[in-house]
Amino acid sequence: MKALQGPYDMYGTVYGLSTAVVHVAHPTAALAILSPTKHKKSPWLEATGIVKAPAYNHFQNFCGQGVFTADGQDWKNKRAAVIHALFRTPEGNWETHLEQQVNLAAQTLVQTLQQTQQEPRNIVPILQTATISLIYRYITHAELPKKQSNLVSSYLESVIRIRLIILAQSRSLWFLLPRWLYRTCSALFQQEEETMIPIREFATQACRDAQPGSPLDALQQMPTYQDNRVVFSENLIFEAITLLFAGQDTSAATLSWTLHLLSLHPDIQRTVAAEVRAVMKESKDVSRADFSKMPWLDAVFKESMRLYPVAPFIVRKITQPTELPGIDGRPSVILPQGALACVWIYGLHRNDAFWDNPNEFKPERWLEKGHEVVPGSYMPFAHGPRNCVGQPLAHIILRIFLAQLLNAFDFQIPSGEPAETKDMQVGFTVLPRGGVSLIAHPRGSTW
Ligand code: HEM
Repeated sequence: MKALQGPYDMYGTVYGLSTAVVHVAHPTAALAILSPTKHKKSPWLEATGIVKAPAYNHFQNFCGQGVFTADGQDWKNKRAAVIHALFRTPEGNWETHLEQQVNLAAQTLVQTLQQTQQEPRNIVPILQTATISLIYRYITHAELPKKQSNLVSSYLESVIRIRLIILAQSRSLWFLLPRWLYRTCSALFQQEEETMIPIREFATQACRDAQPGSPLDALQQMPTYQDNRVVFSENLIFEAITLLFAGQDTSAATLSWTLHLLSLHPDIQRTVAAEVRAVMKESKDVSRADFSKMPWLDAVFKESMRLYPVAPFIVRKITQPTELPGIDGRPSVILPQGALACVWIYGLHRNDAFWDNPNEFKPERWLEKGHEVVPGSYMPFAHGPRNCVGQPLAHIILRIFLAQLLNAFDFQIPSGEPAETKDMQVGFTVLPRGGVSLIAHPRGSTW
């Protein structure tokens, strides 16, 4: 790894036989890579910021050529299809529909926690179950298959494992060799295949359950997701896998980190809880209109996603030489065509040139008068044309879940557990290592 010339904290390496990889954690460089500029040579060539191949090829056994991994015109069609499917409901407003679903899921979660109050519980799997039941219902308009509870638990266990296997593959020698060799000779591929069985079964069940008018049913009506030879096309199953994973894992991870941080900072937890409880005095449901009355809740999420963005880095291909302007009297830098650019969201969020005390949990920084975020220094949902399509969903899901939890409970670290920040278990998304053990005390109880 060698530091590249120039003012952008960049590192370059040679990966594979010939592909250069640059690593960046500077906002100017990140924006230049992620914001597309028309290709100078031909309008038919993709702009930088859009192309993921070959960096995401190791996801293909997991989510095939779904919207997350596809490129080119195929990706454009799928992204448009997914946005159309997720953000329309036959009944009208998708936001109101989602709001109701999240309140329901969060109230069920509160009941689950009430059954084991005062006992330490690992909150991570509990949140994973709650969020999968929500996402499943949102994309199918059907309940999780209750009679097949092991289908759900095997799915959750498998997605936790697949995150690690895919990352291990991308860091191994197999990543540099042709895929057919990995598929035929690697024990890791065997593990990947076994782990994929419950994931494929679960996604197929979601396709079976999808009710008329649901997002998954809307996708199934589109030619891209049809195949005359089978009931559910491979494309549809891969898209179901993509949406179930992208919606569930990210929400559960963000909520887990947030509760972990709030339990480490009881004073901040008390402030947010007081704010939430004052707003929820009038109603047991939280609405979008309530969000503007809960600035602390908003600040807590922003800060939690700054410290623990669930996707700590993303990769794009540099499709044309991309010039970064010189700054502070230092020369400009040209990112070479064909290189892969690894944008370290984690590094951007903790770069002390743009954040005071970057490693500290300080939600109040978002509330300070005159607080400004340097463009490109904060991007938990990525940036540019391949940013997160689910961001508007996540905005509602996270806020309602946390508000319902803080309205019902005070969260405490069990005695004997170290009151310190958890390490990260890094798969291609990031979870607190070893889980998060907490006691959920009913609000107002003495402890
Ligand atoms: C806390 C919640 C979430 C976070 C932090 C998050 C973050 C991200 C990030 C960083 C990316 C870019 C990944 C990359 O380029 O490698 C992404 C992409 C994506 N996200 Fe999310 N996400 C969240 C929730 C959701 C939800 C609820 C859905 C939908 C159900 C969703 C669907 C997607 C999809 C389909 C993509 C791929 C978009 C494309 O390539 O065009 N995400 N997300």
